[in-house]
Amino acid sequence: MSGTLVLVRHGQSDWNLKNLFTGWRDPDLTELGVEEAKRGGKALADYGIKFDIAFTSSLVRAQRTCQLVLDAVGQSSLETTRDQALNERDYGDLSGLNKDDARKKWGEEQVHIWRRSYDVPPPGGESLRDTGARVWPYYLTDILPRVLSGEKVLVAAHGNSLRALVMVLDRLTKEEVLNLNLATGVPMVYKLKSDSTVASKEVLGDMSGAH
Ligand SMILES: O=C(O)[C@@H](CO)OP(=O)(O)O
Repeated sequence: MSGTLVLVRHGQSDWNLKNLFTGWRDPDLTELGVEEAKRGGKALADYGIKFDIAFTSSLVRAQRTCQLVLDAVGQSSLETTRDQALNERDYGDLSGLNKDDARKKWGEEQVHIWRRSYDVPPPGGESLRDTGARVWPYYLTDILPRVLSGEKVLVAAHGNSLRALVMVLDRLTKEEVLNLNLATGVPMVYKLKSDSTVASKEVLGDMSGAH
């Protein structure tokens, strides 16, 4: 058995609430988002984990979530690395548009393909594969070695940067990843084997409402 990797998607952001495509734009958490991050942190505190290092993106909604989780587990000053490799997928020309308006303009099916497919990028933006092309190398060089050395590692990031990681960890196909949605503030606790495959996965909360 090797170390532990905990993935948590940031709590609800102001633009999640307003139903806007966000990507690399940088809105803060809503009050509910703060509550969700605290709840995720409480679940991890109850689980009894103490982290060795935390990783987050260059965007404030993930950074605040990371800090709220660390506060909840009593590790407010833990070493935290921020890197834009963990940022949300770049939504390109869709950034700032309302998701329902986009469905009216381009159709439900097309918008779902842009949001959840593996390799179809939104106009001017990144597909999940493009997002993975920066998330996966960063995971291999900066995150995985820490886990394999037996450490407990927190990653607080975004819906699609984490979908790219979960796709690899859970060995999902391009078709299966279409239906993968991650809930805000719900920690996923992976224990990895020394060959870097998954020994166990526990979800500390309810993923069923994710969309
Ligand atoms: O707008 C975004 O950046 C993301 C995450 O909130 O949206 P979606 O769930 O549509 O990929």
